[in-house]
Amino acid sequence: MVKQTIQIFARVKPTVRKQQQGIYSIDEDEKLIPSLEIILPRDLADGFVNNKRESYKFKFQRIFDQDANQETIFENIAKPVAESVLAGYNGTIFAYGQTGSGKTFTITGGAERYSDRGIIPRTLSYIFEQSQKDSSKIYTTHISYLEIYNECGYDLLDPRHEASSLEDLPKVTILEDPDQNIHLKNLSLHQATTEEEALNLLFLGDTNRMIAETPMNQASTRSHCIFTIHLSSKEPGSATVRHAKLHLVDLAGSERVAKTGVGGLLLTEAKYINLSLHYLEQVIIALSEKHRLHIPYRNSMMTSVLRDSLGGNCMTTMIATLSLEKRNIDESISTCRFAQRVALIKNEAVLNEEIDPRLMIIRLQKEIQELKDELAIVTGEQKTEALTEAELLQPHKAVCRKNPKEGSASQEKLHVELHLAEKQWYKTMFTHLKALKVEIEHLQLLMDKAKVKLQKEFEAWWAEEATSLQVDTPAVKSLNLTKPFHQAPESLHERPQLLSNKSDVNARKILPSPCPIVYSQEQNSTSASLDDRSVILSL
Ligand SMILES: Nc1ncnc2c1ncn2[C@@H]1O[C@H](COP(=O)(O)OP(=O)(O)OP(=O)(O)O)[C@@H](O)[C@H]1O
Repeated sequence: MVKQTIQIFARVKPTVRKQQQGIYSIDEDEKLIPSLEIILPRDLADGFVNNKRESYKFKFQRIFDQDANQETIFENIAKPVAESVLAGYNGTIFAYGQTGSGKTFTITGGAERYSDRGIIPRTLSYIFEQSQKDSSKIYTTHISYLEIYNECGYDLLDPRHEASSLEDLPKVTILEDPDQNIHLKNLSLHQATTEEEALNLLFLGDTNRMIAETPMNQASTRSHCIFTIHLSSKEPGSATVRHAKLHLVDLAGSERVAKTGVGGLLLTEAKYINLSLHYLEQVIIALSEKHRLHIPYRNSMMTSVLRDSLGGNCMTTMIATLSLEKRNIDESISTCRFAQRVALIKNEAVLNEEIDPRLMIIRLQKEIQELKDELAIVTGEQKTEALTEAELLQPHKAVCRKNPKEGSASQEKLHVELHLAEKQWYKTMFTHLKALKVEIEHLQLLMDKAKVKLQKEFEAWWAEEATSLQVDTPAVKSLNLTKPFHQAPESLHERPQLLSNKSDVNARKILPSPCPIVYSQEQNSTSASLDDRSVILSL
């Protein structure tokens, strides 16, 4: 388990006008904890001497000034998170700041130059590169892309739609199971086997993103977007699978409604954005207060989805994006204050390991077969009938959690859905196991044929040896060798039989295999072990 507070970083967007300098300063040397000081411009209307505060100081893990490029941001912020995701821990990186402060530029990137690629494409590149390098594990990557707009979730990767408006996309709803785990209904998961496939998914999602123009920003995103990389890894042959999720979150602008100067539909949007960010703030405040029992995650969709990232099983990082211009001072201070609160939240990240039930069934089935074989040796009876469905599902049931007895209406609905999904899963598993069993039987048949061939070879060798050797021991008698070996047996049935009944071949009798001859110089004899009966041949 890794206990860690949420890491906070600040990124200052390059200013258009050079005269904006002098509004802030960065102190990198302050006992190794960098701080950002925002200096309030003097208002002469307040008089030359007044009690107004002149500056605010905020501490961050690291502050990236205007000249920090995308590569530096990735290397210092995203790469460590991607590394822990590859190791099996959940991770979240979210950008928070006012409209136009560079959230989308930081998370997704700019479209103009290749070097402007943001955290998402760079992280995808890194994850695919590392997983290909690591031959000790098998990695599987899935992508989902969720947009939350006016408290409704939309699947940005729905393959059936070419969205002309957001309403064309399937609505994503939240389901909560009895263990308070969040399930997102209708959010599609897409496997990406290469970096290119993953980037195509990002491109499809971005194309579907809602873009609305406001007076504040010509291409302002009015919604929250969560791009999630689901990474599973397992060692070959192992039934233990590690699942890790990496949420890369581009939140909507955090500015106050009054400042946006919009009305009508955009005002409604702004209120929703403010409301969900207000709920996010409430969750952050509740988490940063000690001994708070109730955390109001359920108040908004965004806090429900990010539940694990905030005060849960996740390594979380926040990037406060700042547009430090004179007109944005208040918003920048408010973003920094928010970050200071976020920095107090402690998360406990654990390795998300589970036993893959499918591999478990295969393993148990193999074990059952081995046990049956052993039993056949002891009892002489071979259990050949196919495993029953109940037998096949028994191991799976053992690894599945029990359902609770009762629940509310929504829980019942969830149970019905989970039950149907489980039924479908059983069906698929059963078909798969049946196919597997046919393959096992085929292999066993081949093995039996090989044994018969071996038996024949042994008999031929034995007949050859018998013609040149004199054998007269009780052991030989017990083999029913009543005729001298120099006389060839009249029929095959009179030869020593290793197969008790050849028709049993298809019933997969376990046959004793012939042992090699061991020559003993001291005893001047050759001893051959045949089954558990040994034959001493005098020379
Ligand atoms: N560090 C940066 N370097 C260069 N250009 C930047 C940087 N940050 C932002 N920009 C530019 O500023 C503009 C606004 O940035 P961006 O769209 O990322 O803001 P935002 O915070 O995501 O806004 P919104 O809340 O509306 O989504 C874009 O044209 C972007 O290219």
